[in-house]
Amino acid sequence: MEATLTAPHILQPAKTERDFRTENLSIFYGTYEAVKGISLPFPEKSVTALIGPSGCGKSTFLRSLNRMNDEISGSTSKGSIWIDGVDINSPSTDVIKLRQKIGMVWQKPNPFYKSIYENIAFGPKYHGVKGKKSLDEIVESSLRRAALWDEVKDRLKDSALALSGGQQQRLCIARALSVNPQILLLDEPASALDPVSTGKVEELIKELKEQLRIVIVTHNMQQAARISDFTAYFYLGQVIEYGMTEKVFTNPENTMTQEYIMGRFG
Ligand SMILES: Nc1ncnc2c1ncn2[C@@H]1O[C@H](COP(=O)(O)OP(=O)(O)OP(=O)(O)O)[C@@H](O)[C@H]1O
Repeated sequence: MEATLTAPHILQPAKTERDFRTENLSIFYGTYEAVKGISLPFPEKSVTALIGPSGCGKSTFLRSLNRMNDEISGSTSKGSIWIDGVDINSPSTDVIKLRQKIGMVWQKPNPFYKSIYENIAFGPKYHGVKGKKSLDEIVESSLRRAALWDEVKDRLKDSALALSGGQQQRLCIARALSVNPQILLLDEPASALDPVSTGKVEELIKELKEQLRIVIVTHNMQQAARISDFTAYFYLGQVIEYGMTEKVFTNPENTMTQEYIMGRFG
């Protein structure tokens, strides 16, 4: 498709101690630049949706926010990711602690081959929580926050793999919540789920944003419009439009954003 790219919208939000934002972030696979100098803010108590056609760098960008992309051989990055006044993209960052602060849930539910209880208790135990009472409390509160407690409270010792796909995904969200993150990164968390489970995950996201920041990659435009406060439209590794979701969806500035949202390409 013939397309004229406008200059990427480089945002320079006010810098505060509580900031979570990227600044001129580029990610490479070898010499290929998959993400090109993106500066995006992620405001508190909000959901930011990353949308755009396949291969435009959404997942790469998302994974870089808690340095998961570092695990891919040949991947390197340039630029900064600021959180609480610290650039977590620096080599000295303790990535284990970082991933406690910034949790991630993947497209396909990936519970451990363990009981429901152990799936949730694993992270807190790893980070030093001891004692059955403390762990019981964390398991219950995490499952409650993920709106799964009532469905599983009588079968905590059962294998997590016995749960339905939608329940497994909420379990994975509960697992991420168990270490009390400030930010949740969600990579198409409902794309493998039926409509009822999708609705539950969306409700959950709306509730969770009162407590933390959420960044979500989604191909589902209705979903992005329903649950997000801000939307970034990615194209060929750049953000070509960013703004309040309502504005991006009803009155986008870039014709490419409009065409994509209306399903005319991508
Ligand atoms: N592990 C990898 N090694 C090399 N190139 C990669 C790797 N992962 C992604 N890429 C390339 O980086 C670019 C961005 O991919 P990415 O998966 O981030 O896009 P995306 O927008 O999330 O796509 P989709 O919507 O299809 O999931 C693509 O050209 C892809 O081929």
